[in-house]
Amino acid sequence: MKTTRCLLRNLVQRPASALSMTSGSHRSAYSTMTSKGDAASLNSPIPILRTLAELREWRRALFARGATVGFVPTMGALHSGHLNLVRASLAETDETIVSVYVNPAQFAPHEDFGSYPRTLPTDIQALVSLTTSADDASTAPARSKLVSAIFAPTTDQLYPNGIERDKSKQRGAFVEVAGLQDRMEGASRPTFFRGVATVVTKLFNAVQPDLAYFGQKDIQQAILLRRMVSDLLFPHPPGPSAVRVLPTSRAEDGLALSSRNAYLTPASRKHATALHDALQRGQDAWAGGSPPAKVLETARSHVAHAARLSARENVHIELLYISLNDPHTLETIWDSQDRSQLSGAILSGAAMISEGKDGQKTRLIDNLLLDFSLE
Ligand SMILES: Nc1ncnc2c1ncn2[C@@H]1O[C@H](COP(=O)(O)OP(=O)(O)OP(=O)(O)O)[C@@H](O)[C@H]1O
Ligand SMILES: CC(C)(CO)[C@@H](O)C(=O)[O-]
Ligand code: BAL
Repeated sequence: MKTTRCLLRNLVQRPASALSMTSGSHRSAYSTMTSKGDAASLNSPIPILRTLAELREWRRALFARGATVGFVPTMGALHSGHLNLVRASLAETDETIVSVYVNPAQFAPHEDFGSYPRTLPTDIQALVSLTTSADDASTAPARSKLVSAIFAPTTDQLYPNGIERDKSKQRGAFVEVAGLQDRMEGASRPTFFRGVATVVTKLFNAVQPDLAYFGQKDIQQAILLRRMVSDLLFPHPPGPSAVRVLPTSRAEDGLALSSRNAYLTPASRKHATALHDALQRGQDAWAGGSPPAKVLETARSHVAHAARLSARENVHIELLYISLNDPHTLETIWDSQDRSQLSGAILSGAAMISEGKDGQKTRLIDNLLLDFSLE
């Protein structure tokens, strides 16, 4: 009952065309805002916006009310790392919108765009379950505790003139963040950050959030997007500090939560902590005063050691990189650099892991902050 009141309060603040039919519980409510009957078939109490027109109508009503909007961009297959970002937005803003969109432009033609997990029905349930007990009358929060909308556009909405995944065939307007996009993840995924910066620009232009939420797990993405917002004078979110970056959520054994972990077999999952373990060893070396060369060597040699052990169980680990970078500029910190000249560092890495040489490969990424914190 309480959750129903919360839902109703949330819905009646929307424009008339967005009003939803509701009945006794979250699960039986649905929204007429959803295109083409999707909401009914998805049984979603949270409006699902499929088109830019729907999103803009939703946003206009919130501007009129002076409500603040928090935005959590995702590619779906939600896990508790994503949900932490959503919780932060619910706590900090009046209305929270989550996007679920697997962006073709950030996948190179050989990458896993086709097999990327797409789980919208369970994503909706995860977002609903975040909100259940928030509407206690005695402590009724001024802010909505229900996610206000999910933006799950089709590709024609975000790329009205089409999109090629092969960069050489792409035409039209794209966003690049020079100097920050070509190292670390960018060195092993050369088209990735252009795709990310471009789609996040579109999403920011469409949603016009007051605050946006990203995860430290993808630290280069977060730092690059802060720089993009600053350089391109984005009004929404209004400056780099409005791009919030939350700590990496981990499994008990330290593995960073990631949608792609769904690809791991039980055997490869057992060995998937190799990267995080290696970064921790590098962090320990740093804390002990080691120079960059030793920090890097410590982390790299741990991955090599873990790969030898996992190979005995037919699990293959291929290290893509271990890197030390300046936390502000992302400039590479070289082996011989003098630590006293550094204002902290990011120790990051990526590896591919698979069971059997021809088994499905899972990309693992992770990072740790050395003498530096993201505010
Ligand atoms: N473990 C995590 N902790 C904190 N934030 C996370 C975590 N995993 C993802 N995020 C953040 O959630 C947002 C959406 O990420 P995305 O949907 O790509 O999920 P993902 O788990 O990173 O998937 P992928 O397997 O593609 O890397 C990003 O800002 C990302 O940094
Ligand atoms: C920011 C993002 C949603 C853009 O597609 C994606 O790169 C992600 O989920 O980290
Ligand atoms: N979270 C990063 C999205 C990607 O790897 O495509």
